[in-house]
Order: sequence, then structure tokens, then C-alpha cells
Amino acid sequence: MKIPFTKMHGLGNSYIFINVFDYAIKEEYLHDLAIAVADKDFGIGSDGLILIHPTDIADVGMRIFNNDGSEGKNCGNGLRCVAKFAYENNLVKKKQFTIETKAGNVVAEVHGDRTLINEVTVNMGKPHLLRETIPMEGAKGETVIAEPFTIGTEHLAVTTVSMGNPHAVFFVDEINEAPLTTLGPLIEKDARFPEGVNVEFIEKVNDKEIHFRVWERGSGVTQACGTGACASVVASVLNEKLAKGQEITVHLAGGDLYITWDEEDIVWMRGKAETTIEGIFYWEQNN
Ligand SMILES: N[C@H](CCC[C@H](N)C(=O)O)C(=O)O
Repeated sequence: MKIPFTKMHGLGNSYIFINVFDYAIKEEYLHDLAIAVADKDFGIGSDGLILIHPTDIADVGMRIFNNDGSEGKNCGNGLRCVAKFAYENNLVKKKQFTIETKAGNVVAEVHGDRTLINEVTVNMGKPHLLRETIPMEGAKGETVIAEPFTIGTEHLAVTTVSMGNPHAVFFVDEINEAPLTTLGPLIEKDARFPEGVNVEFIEKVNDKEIHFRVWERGSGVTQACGTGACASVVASVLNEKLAKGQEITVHLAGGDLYITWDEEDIVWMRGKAETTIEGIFYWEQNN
């Protein structure tokens, strides 16, 4: 198969985008194709695959697959790239439009012109806070804020937030000492999270800035995670480390995102989206 693709990233969180308005891919190929394109040696190299697809319930649709082939329900960095791609390629006519995700529709607004969109704002909707909506094992109807969480020999405190996908947020004193690669994979697959979980470590800098590192469900360490940045600001407010209604600068490994959890409970994400490669992926699927 000769598959046309565009590689894009949000703060270094990169995906291979396929515009399935023009090029259909069989459903049964998607898991293996996500693994294939993400492979840096035998494929292109990315954190996963994103399909940009037609939909009759929004202006454009997004499906995201991690580099292990698993399908995610939402992707903040992916949404900004989809919005950029859709506007620059005339898939949408207006600068503000809706994008369908597996977690529901969001509203994106692009900044720039048809020749170059460099920044996008997304209304990410309201976070889901009840334990059963994460999902996390335990008593229903509770919000999980700084709950004792033992993993291996480590005794931590977890705050959980869903942005349509699950996030476990932990606060550390020094971000560079966050146990990202030791505890990240253990927490990701812990039985208390029946659908797995994205794992974020946060260090508060001041009342308007946090440092952020992430071990993503299905992709491991990435440069950035948009839904994770949203979840981390919500978790910081829940833990009374930050205030609602403030635009927070989230310093991720790959750059900065600007997140606001407003007084109407809506989470706003603003940040860059960039294109790096357009090409053809030659792939012989094994199935
Ligand atoms: N690993 C995530 C999907 C990608 C999210 C991330 N790249 C973002 O920008 O939000 C999950 O399985 O829920």
C-alpha cells in the first residue's frame, strides 16, 4: 500500500496523520498500521497515528491510536494539529469549527491564515471527576483528590481526572526527579485503572505556572500531552495549588501550553501545532 501521510506535532508530541476524506483505510488494518508508522526504524517514527475523517455530527472527525496500536478517546495535541490541517487544507470553511472525538465533540479555533496556522485554541469541555468516570476502582460517586496510592514500595497521593481519557496526576517537589520511567509503566497498567491510565507528574512553580512530565497510556514517555496538561491544571485546582479562572502556563518537555479551567467548568487549551513531513508510507500489511 502507498499511504499518503502528514507528520505533525504539538510541542513534540508527534503523530502520523492520514486524511481519510481522500484515502480510506480498512478498520482491521488500523492497529497494525499505528504500530508500523510509529516505528522509528522500520516506519516513520511518531507517538502514534491519527485519522482525519468525515463525520455527520461535526465539521471533521479525529481518531487517535497510540504507538502500541491501542485507540485513545481524545488527544489534545492531536486536536490542535487536526484543526490546523483541516483549515489549511480547506476541509472546513470557518476559523471556528467542531471536531468529533471518541469522547465527544470539541470546538476549535485556529489563529493565522490558510497558508499557515501556527496556534490553535480548543474548548476541551468539562473534566470528568467522579471515580467511575475515570474509570478507577473503588466507591462510586467520589472525586479522587490526593488519595493515598501505594505502588511497589512507594507511597504516593493520586488525583484523577478524565478529559475523555484517564489521567492519574501526582505532585513532586522536583520535576527532574519524577519517577517517570520507573513508576509510570507500573501505574499505567495498575489494576485500579481497568482501562489503563495516563500518568502525569507535576511541580508547582508559582500561582500561574507548573512543570509537567508524562508517561502516556499506550505510548510511554512523550514530549507533551494536551489532555494531560488539562487534567494537571484541574488536579492542581482541586488540590488548591492553583486557582480557577487563571490562564496557567504548563511547561512540558516539548514546550508550553496555556490552560484555563474557567468558572463555568470549561477547560480551554491554547498552543502551537506544526507540520514537519508530507509523504508516502509504503506498507505491506501482514493480515
Ligand atoms: N495516550 C492517550 C492518547 C493521547 C493523548 C495525548 N497525546 C494528548 O495530547 O492528549 C490515551 O491513551 O488516552
